[in-house]
Amino acid sequence: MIELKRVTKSFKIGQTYSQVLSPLDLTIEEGSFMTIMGPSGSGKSTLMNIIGCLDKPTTGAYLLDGQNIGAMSERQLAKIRNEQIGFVFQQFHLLPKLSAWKNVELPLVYAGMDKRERYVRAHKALAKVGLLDWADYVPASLSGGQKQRVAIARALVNEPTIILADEPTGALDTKTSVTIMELLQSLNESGTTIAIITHEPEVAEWTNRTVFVRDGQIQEVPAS
Ligand SMILES: Nc1ncnc2c1ncn2[C@@H]1O[C@H](COP(=O)(O)OP(=O)(O)OP(=O)(O)O)[C@@H](O)[C@H]1O
Repeated sequence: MIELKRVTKSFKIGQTYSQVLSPLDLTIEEGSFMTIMGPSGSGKSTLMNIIGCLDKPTTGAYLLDGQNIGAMSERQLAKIRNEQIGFVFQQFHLLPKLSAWKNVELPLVYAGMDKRERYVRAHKALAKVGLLDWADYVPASLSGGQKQRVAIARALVNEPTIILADEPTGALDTKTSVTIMELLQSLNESGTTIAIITHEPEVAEWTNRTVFVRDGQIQEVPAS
């Protein structure tokens, strides 16, 4: 479970501090399928970076499964990111010279797993996203939707408990977006907690909960 308590985030710009997140509280239950929306510059990515242990709150507490993230070293945070969290981005962030399966195995390389096991796991993750036949192709040979599937396989390969997706359908057409949302939904149904940042109300409709970030605060959107 994710628990943010009175979390703030400020950035130093020149001699002054700019507060992006006001004291905010947010709890995300295990197994959630949720959306984070809000105007550009409202602090969504800043919030996602904190949830994803890429950055720490300036003040307040972040508890991830009861662990106090704010008190952890960079090394401990890197381990949590590698083992517990899968990241998906709008522009896929695949390495262009590596085949699909070589992209997918990367988190396992960082985790120090042996080669044979990495091969098996990467192919298993590609099978989960329906891309086993494309394992040996480089990203340039794949469509946008296929690239995002590879990125999702990479996010899954370490069997994380949480997937954080920043505009996962932002670079895709409507039909392809639907297939990506179906995939994320099925991953959620098999137990993964999923939080998605999006500007698209159609994406939010897939999920069970939507929160708005506005002026650094969280506003819950009542379920319709
Ligand atoms: N590292 C940083 N240093 C200084 N200011 C920052 C930093 N990161 C974010 N900000 C500022 O924090 C504010 C919120 O940015 P953030 O990227 O979280 O917004 P967002 O809601 O994700 O926007 P968008 O939808 O455009 O991606 C912006 O004014 C941004 O300039």
